[in-house]
Parts: sequence; C-alpha cells; structure tokens
Amino acid sequence: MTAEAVVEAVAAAEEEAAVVVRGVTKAFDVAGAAPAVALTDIDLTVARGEFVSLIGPSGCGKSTLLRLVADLIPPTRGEILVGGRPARQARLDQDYGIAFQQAGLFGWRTVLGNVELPLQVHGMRKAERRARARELLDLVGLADFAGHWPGQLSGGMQQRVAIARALAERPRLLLLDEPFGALDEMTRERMQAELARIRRETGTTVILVTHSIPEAVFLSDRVAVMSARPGRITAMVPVELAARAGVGRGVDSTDLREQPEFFAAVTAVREALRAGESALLRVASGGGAPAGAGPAGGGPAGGGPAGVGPAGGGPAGVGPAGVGAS
Ligand SMILES: Nc1ncnc2c1ncn2[C@@H]1O[C@H](COP(=O)(O)OP(=O)(O)OP(=O)(O)O)[C@@H](O)[C@H]1O
Repeated sequence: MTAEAVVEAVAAAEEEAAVVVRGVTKAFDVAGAAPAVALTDIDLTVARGEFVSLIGPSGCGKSTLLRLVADLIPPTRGEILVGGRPARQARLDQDYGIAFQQAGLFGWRTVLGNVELPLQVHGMRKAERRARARELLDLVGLADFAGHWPGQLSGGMQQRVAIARALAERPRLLLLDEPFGALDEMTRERMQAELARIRRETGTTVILVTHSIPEAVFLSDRVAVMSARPGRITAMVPVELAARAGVGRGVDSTDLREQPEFFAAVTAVREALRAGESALLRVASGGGAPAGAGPAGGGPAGGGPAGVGPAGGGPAGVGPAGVGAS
C-alpha cells in the first residue's frame, strides 16, 4: 500500500469510526503544585459496532479517557470525535449512554421510573417512554421487576437496570466504567454474558473500563492496554473468539472461557501489561529509556502470542500504520 493510500484509508476509517481520539493529553490542575498529567498522547480509533476494553494499572487514566470521550471533562490537548462529530456535539445529541461501577439508581423511583428518567427529561410522551422502558427491562431480563424499588434488587440486578437506562435513548455508543466491579465472580460472569448478548442484539459500540483481563477478553474485539505515569496506550490486543457469536444461542459462556483461543488472548493481554510495567521499572531504575520508545512501549507489534499490535491501532483491518500510531 502506498503512503497516500494508507492516509486515505485512515481518513475514511476515521469518518466511519464511532470514536476517534487523536493526540489527546489530559493534565489536571493541582492547587500549589505542577499539573497532574493523567494521560499523554492517546490515539485510539473505535469502529462502529466494535467492543473495546481499556485495561491497565490503577491510576493509569482509564476513567479519565472514558470521561473525555463522554465530554464530561475537556482534553488539555488533542481532539475527540464521536460518530464523526466533536465529543461536545455528540453529548448534546445524546449519542452515548454511560454506566458506572455504582449503579446510581434513584431510590425514590421504581425500576421502570429509573429507566424512563432520561426519556422523561428529554420530553418523550408518557405512553411512549413507558413502552420503551418496558422493552429495555425485557432486554436486560428484568421485565418482572418494573414495579420494584432499587433497594429491593441485588447488585447485579441494579447494574442491569443502570445498563437499561444507559441504553434508553438508543445511543450509538455505550461507555461502561467498571460496571461489574462490585459483583461476586459468578454474578459477574452472568452479567458479562448478558452484556455480550445485549451488545449483539443492539449493535451498539461499547468502550468498557475494567480491571479484569478475562472480562476484557470475553467481551472485547480489541483490548487497549495502558501503562501508568502518565497514562498511555502501550498495546492493542485483538481478540478473535469465533464461538463468541454463539453465546446465548447454544454456546455456553463457560465453554467459551475454556477454549484455547480464550487462554491465548488472556496471556497476550497479561504479557502486554507486564511489558508496559517492566518498561516503567527500567525507566525508574535508570536502566534504559523506553518512555516514548515506540508505539507499543515494550509490547512489540506482532511479538505477543496473539499478535499484539501497536498502540493507537485503528479498527481491525484498517492498515499497517494504525490510526495515528506515533
Ligand atoms: N479531578 C482530578 N484532579 C486531579 N487529578 C486527577 C483528577 N481525576 C483523576 N486524576 C488523576 O489522574 C490519574 C488517572 O486517574 P483515573 O481515575 O483516570 O485512573 P484509572 O486508571 O481509572 O484508575 P482506577 O483503575 O484506580 O480506577 C490518577 O493519578 C488520578 O489521581
């Protein structure tokens, strides 16, 4: 491919993409001290309908990146497009739904009332919004709990209500920040299977922040591996699990988690995380200078077991250079 053809392919992919993060740095002002640089030089392109997870050590800026995409905070430098428009416009157009670790339901509204709330705020007629909220509760398997109060539900059920609420306005993009972090392992795995099914049925693009490697692998088309101080994407790990399409349609999610491809992808993500960490340790001990030393920051392209790609890579198949890989 010629250089021009690559540039054209990248431009076309960006226009088509659900999310483009280009050259983004975020520094927080700290009273009486130098600004805290949470993220530096982030390039990330998420294709429409793609599921991308962000994983990395505590404090590496995963939530900050999600909040930037949601336009809850502005970048210090760089550009963010959601559905081809600036993040601010996408927020005003309610292009995305968001759910956090704490379900954040209103205890004084029923389950149905919680899911209806964003539709009510935006002026949808009562009959219509009620029908939509019931449809969503059905989607998350809680049709029988419409009249319950949030306090009467388990943590997992509350999370499902939060996801239903985030989907209320048919967002093209779903942003999830550790939505299952507070759940026990079995409930968490059930919720992951539910999310995989919901994603398949709605075709929504998803960006998920998680601390769990198996969770990221189970759900994602690609896993963005981040390193701390300041946060950057050090590797993109593609995950190809042919059996995933069958989860909920005859393929048991436990079976999928026991497949060799699943273990291979888990190993690839783990090694990419380790590579990022050891690069940092080398810097800290003065034994080498990997900071800024290449796009994968120690996770060499093609060097990982499942073909770990360079950071900032575009949607699968976009091109060798990836979008904005520096
Ligand atoms: N409002 C803020 N003011 C100052 N620093 C902030 C602010 N928000 C986040 N930070 C800092 O930015 C860095 C990244 O924080 P962030 O919450 O995005 O990390 P994270 O990867 O999501 O962490 P965790 O996995 O622990 O949730 C941290 O060092 C944090 O202290």
